[in-house]
Amino acid sequence: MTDTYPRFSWRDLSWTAIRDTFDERARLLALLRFCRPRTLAALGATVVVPVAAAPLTALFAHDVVAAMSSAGFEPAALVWPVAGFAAAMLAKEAADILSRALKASASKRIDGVVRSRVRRIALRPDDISHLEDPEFHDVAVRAGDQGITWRVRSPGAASIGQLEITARMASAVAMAVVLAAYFPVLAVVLLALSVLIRSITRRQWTHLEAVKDAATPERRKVDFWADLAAGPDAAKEVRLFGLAGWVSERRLDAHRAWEARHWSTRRRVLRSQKATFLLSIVSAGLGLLVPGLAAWAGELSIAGLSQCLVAAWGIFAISVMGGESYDIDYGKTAVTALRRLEGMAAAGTSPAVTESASHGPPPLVRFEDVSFTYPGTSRPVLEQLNLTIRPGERLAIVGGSGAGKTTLVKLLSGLYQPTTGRITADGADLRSLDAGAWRRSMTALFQDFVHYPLTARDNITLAAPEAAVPGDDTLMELVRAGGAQPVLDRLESGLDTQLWRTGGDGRDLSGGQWQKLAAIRALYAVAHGRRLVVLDEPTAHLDVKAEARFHEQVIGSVGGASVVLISHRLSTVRPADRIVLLQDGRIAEEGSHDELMRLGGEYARLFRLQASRFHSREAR
Ligand SMILES: Nc1ncnc2c1ncn2[C@@H]1O[C@H](COP(=O)(O)OP(=O)(O)OP(=O)(O)O)[C@@H](O)[C@H]1O
Repeated sequence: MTDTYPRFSWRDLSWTAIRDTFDERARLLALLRFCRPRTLAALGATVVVPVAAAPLTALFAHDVVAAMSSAGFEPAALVWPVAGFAAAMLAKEAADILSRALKASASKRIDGVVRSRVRRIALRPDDISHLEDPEFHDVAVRAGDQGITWRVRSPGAASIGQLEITARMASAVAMAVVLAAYFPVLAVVLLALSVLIRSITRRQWTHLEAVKDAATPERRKVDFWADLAAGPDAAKEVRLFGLAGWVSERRLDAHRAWEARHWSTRRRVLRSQKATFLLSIVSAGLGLLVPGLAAWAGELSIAGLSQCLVAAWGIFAISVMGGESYDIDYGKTAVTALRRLEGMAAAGTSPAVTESASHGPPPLVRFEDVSFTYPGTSRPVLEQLNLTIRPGERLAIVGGSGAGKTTLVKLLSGLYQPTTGRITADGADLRSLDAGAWRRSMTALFQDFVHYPLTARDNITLAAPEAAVPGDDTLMELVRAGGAQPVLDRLESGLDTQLWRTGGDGRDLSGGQWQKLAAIRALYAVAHGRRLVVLDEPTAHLDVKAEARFHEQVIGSVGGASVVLISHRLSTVRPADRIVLLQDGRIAEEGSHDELMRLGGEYARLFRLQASRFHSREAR
């Protein structure tokens, strides 16, 4: 990105440049189709009235002066011209006032439609790799941008701004027609100069916006530090470690870094106003001098002079860069981003669905030579992994931090696709299965599961959104089976208690209570046909005894479903049918607890280590 703003170039007047600008502007206007027809019709009327009123004011100005300067001046002769002039002015003002509310409503409507498109695009792909792609993130943020500056920077504002500038341009052309009745060449020259001044000014300030856009990564750092300072997530650590001042300084530093280039470009633009200043003087001078000298020479009546001056002023008004220009230049970035986003989404659509997942017994799942590298990284997390999950099996996956356990589960859930190799369910490649049907055949309890700000009932039943919500008795049976009765007993309104984290009338649960509730969510999913249950560190917030009970109750309640259990605590996985030890993305050891202990390898070493720590804690 260059630090100097792009100067005017004759290439800007090339056919291609003009056509591109027209295309871009037409796309902005086309967004108006998202408005309700009634709003659009009223908006159209409030735009047309001022355009028609502008030349009328020039014509009535002529008639007023003509009546006053006629030889046998009669005050009555002023009535119609003055009434016409006043009516034109009044209609224009009334339309302006009315249009403000209509424009605000139309703009909000367009923004709503665009934002819901962005959301749909973000949710459309079956996997989630695009959400971790910084480019996708930046484009999505820009497409739904609501403004970080003094103006709203949104597609709706851009579209309305384009409507305003189109109306202003039409009004300037109408004024040029009025002036052309006396001075056709002057009318064309004034119109051309005014458009040129406007386009130079626009270009200078547009570049400022491009500078700001290029600094989006810096902006993200500002947001990060601001969230850290004011948000609840880091509140405990920031206070405990006494980091408040330090965090504020980091935020300020990030803000200065983000603003630095923007401010230097802004100063440069302000120092470079000579050309537009000169052109404005020439333009205003011509508009005054040409009709003035003609009147001086007796070639133009005083009424004609009035008409020409009003018309010239009307043309000149287009050279002033109003607020709508910022709306267009800021908001069109959002529209361009939306188009890019749609392009990226189209390029990344899933392959055609050819098969449906079976809803019968648990599937036989195989990882066949699966390797996986996260997008944007170079180090493979899983390498040439071969693993079978047998129907109805309790399979435990253990391994150190970063071994790839959660990644394996994400691949199993279809949230990412293997980089090489394949995963099959009953012989069918997961890629060829209907992702929705596959997910309806499995459920997962992740370590970072979402605490939905909903009722306890909703937090359980959203695991099977396709099913009708059962009565309280059925739900409470599941709650008891999963060992969450004590959690529900403490809630004033039982299943109907609102679980808001920061809301006014709800209450929050402890980490362990949330985990118990989430376990019921998994049982509810199993009760609605899920045949493969993934439990990714589900007991991290529970003590050892509660953890043992959790497994007894939850895993004991899933019936014939297959279970994949991830845990750091090896005592937890001991009863599993098979235990797989992951190391550096590969299976290092595999077997039942007894087999692995007999093997005397890494699993046995870790198990003894954890057991000895537990016993020494118990002895204290
Ligand atoms: N979204 C991501 N983008 C890039 N790398 C990632 C991403 N998620 C995880 N990783 C990396 O992949 C590796 C495996 O992570 P994973 O979460 O699968 O490990 P894990 O075995 O579940 O660890 P833990 O027991 O600590 O939860 C780690 O090195 C991690 O940094």
